[in-house]
Amino acid sequence: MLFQSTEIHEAKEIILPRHKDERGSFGRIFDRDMFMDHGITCEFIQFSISRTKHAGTLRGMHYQKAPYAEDKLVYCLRGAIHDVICDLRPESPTYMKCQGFHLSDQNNRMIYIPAGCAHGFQTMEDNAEVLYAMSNIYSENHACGIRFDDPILGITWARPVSCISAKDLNWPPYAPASLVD
Ligand SMILES: Cc1cn([C@H]2C[C@H](O)[C@@H](COP(=O)(O)OP(=O)(O)O[C@H]3O[C@@H](C)C(=O)[C@@H](O)[C@H]3O)O2)c(=O)[nH]c1=O
Repeated sequence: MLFQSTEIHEAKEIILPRHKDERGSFGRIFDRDMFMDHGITCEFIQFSISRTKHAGTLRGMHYQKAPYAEDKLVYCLRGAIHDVICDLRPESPTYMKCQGFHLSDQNNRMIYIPAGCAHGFQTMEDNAEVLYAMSNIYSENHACGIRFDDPILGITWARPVSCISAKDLNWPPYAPASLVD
């Protein structure tokens, strides 16, 4: 497992090993001790899968407010996605910075997203499947979001958005911490 730093403080792009033979392959996607050695000390308590029918669909940008803020691992099991994280931690040296990653069922990459960052993705192929691990329980009342095209984030998406939930279209404009207080 190779843990690479990203442009977002404490977020990691993790390159997963894959042992190949004539049958196919085997590869570890989580190793508690190696994660701890690289500063990922949270306990992952929920695992979820999303399946998305069509390429161009966008989910995000999502995060949960305290006390339900969650660390996440994101791994593309099938197809390909353009994955994006945005740092919403006012105390972070990379506050308000966003970064995109290409994740696919071929490139053996997983993203670690620290609590306090927003996350979203756009599918690049039909029938994409995404596996998550979360360090906190889902709390509908603490689930928050930012519009994928909020100008304050300035995210460049890979293609036009073909499908998005009403919830994701209705997130209010994001107010940075400096404007809220
Ligand atoms: C996220 C989540 C949703 N749900 C339910 C709520 C709802 O009825 C249904 C679909 O929820 P959503 O519309 O929020 O699903 P979705 O838009 O796919 O939400 C996901 O988006 C990506 C970008 C993330 O980062 C994830 O953490 C998660 O927020 O599933 C859970 O029961 N547990 C969960 O952890």
